[in-house]
Amino acid sequence: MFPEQKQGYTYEEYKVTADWLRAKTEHRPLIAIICGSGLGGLAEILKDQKVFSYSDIPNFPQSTVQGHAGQLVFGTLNGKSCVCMQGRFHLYEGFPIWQVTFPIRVFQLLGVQTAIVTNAAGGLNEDYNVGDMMLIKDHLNLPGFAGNSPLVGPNDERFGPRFPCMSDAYDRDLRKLAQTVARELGFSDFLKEGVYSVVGGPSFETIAECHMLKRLGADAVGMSTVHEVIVARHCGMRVFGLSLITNKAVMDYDSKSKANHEEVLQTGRERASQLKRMISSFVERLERNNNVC
Ligand SMILES: O=P(O)(O)O[C@H]1O[C@H](CO)[C@@H](O)[C@H]1O
Ligand SMILES: Nc1nc2[nH]cnc2c(=O)[nH]1
Repeated sequence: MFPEQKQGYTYEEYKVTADWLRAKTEHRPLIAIICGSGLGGLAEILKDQKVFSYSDIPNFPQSTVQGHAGQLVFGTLNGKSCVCMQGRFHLYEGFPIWQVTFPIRVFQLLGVQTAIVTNAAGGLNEDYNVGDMMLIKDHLNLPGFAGNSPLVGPNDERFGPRFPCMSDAYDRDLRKLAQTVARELGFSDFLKEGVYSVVGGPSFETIAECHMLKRLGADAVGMSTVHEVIVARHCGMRVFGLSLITNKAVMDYDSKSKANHEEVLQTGRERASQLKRMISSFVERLERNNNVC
């Protein structure tokens, strides 16, 4: 007989982690920021920081990818209490999908109401340039089509309904706010809005796959975000998604370009200060709206 395999976390396990964090910090975050590859510097915008290494937090998975530090940073941003994940988890690291999304439900138990989810992504839309920021207006969940959804398995109604709606996953008001903020900062020239497609990775896409994704309606492609967003929406959080276009997807058989993680990290470094200004001003302008921060 095989030993019984763990299929997910229990409500009590999420609670153990949330209670542990609550006991170790006075911060009571209403906003969570998830940093994409090479975008961990975003945490630097938080004041009065309390930092936890993932390895010290009960039940927390460990980051394994370069550009994902593996720290949970609590702090305030313009007086608003936030928690920032410097490092997320991806399917290709070998985590089951319920582990990839573990922190989101912990944040919900901590009282988080708004999730700001960032990522590095390859641009499929030919109008996109390296360094563009893309407001995510919708997603294509390729692993989900194959049955790999974080909500597979028994549904815990304490978090949300069996069949959550996803047609409004990326909050329209938050996207409008981001457009206003970008205009004020003079960022409109490199601000786009589009559809993010998640794939399993870790190999980057073939040329044929890039064409397929583009035909399906994707403007950018990556290996994250969507699983977190589904869990965040399931448990009632408002979601704002932002992709940094770190590289252009290779669409042409004559091209000599090759996608690589170093270019992804380098673009993150080059756009770090604009991203910090964008997220900082965005959070500053977030209004309490129906009690949602
Ligand atoms: O989505 P994030 O975590 O930003 O990272 C993106 O960058 C990595 C590839 O360079 C992949 O992990 C892809 O998903
Ligand atoms: N799948 C995928 N993920 C990325 N992350 C950053 N760039 C890319 C890309 O081109 N493809």
